[in-house]
Amino acid sequence: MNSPIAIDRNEILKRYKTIDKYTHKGIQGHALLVGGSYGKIGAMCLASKAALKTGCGLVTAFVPQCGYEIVQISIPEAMVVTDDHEKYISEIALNLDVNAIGIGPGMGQKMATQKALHDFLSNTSLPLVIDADALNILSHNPSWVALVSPRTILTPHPKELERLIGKWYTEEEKFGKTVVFSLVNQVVIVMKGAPTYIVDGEMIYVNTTGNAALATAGSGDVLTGMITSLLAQSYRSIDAAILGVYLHGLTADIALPETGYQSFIASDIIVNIGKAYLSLES
Ligand SMILES: NC(=O)C1=CN([C@@H]2O[C@H](COP(=O)(O)OP(=O)(O)OC[C@H]3O[C@@H](n4cnc5c(N)ncnc54)[C@H](O)[C@@H]3O)[C@@H](O)[C@H]2O)[C@@H](O)CC1
Ligand SMILES: Nc1ncnc2c1ncn2[C@@H]1O[C@H](COP(=O)(O)OP(=O)(O)O)[C@@H](O)[C@H]1O
Ligand SMILES: [Mg+2]
Repeated sequence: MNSPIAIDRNEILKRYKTIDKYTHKGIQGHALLVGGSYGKIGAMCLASKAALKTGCGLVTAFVPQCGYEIVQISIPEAMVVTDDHEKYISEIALNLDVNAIGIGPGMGQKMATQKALHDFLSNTSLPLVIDADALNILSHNPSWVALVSPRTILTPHPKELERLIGKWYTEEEKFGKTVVFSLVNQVVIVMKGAPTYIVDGEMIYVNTTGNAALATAGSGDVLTGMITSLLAQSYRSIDAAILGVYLHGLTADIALPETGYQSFIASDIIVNIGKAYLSLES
């Protein structure tokens, strides 16, 4: 295994793009977030708001009908399109011009949702982030991984990774299996944890930001929104993954003196994205 490259400020400044003075929302990128189910619409609110706060020009959330008012009221800046089903996603049918898609937060794994994911993957080649229940559905249906377009980003936490690649008994075996999965399927894998590693074939990166405050509900949903936003802003997959993970961790480092570990919640990540960006400019 190659020794990992540390994702530090220097690595970030090689990739970070400042905002063009003459940009506008029409060219700043349109991110689509797909997910949510009854009782887990909050995951989509977090991902959608995080996408907006990471800088894309437009965000649309695709949720089951029960999520319509929740998302519209909690994030007025986001647009909402609903599935035909009340409580879960049953068909991802939408006719929108978007630049990147993040799928999975709070989505559940109903059979109809599984079929919807299959049909969606068969029909999209847009830059994509696959997280949470969308990863779990792939683990249940391993042959569907072949439908995933090259350069797609997968963001498993350790349990999701295990469901995807199988059990490992040593760290070396874990990385070996993840590298093979990345090479065979041509995907970028964000191995979330403490620390987070990013695997792009044989290239392995290790993040240097973040702390235990991030061990809180929804922090991964926020990361999905952030990386999807960066993809929508035309960052390459590997750069979106690296920059997203770094900024996400940095928010917790910035907030910690005020919140402590215990009271930090996923919404505090979103609140501090601005300060994380500003620290790159100074
Ligand atoms: N407010 C909301 O609507 C929320 C919705 N969520 C959604 O709930 C669904 C289920 O996600 P979960 O991740 O909770 O369920 P999972 O069953 O995928 O994962 C939970 C289990 O994974 C293991 N695990 C997680 N992180 C680990 C780590 N760093 N090290 C070792 N083991 C670890 C633990 O054993 C834990 O019990 C997803 O769709 C997710 O997006 C969650 O993100 C929580 C917040
Ligand atoms: N102890 C920790 N130190 C640093 N980062 C952590 C720690 N615990 C969790 N994280 C980060 O928080 C996020 C958790 O993601 P995930 O488990 O998908 O949360 P959720 O599904 O609740 O949104 C990941 O980015 C992970 O790296
Ligand atoms: Mg998660």
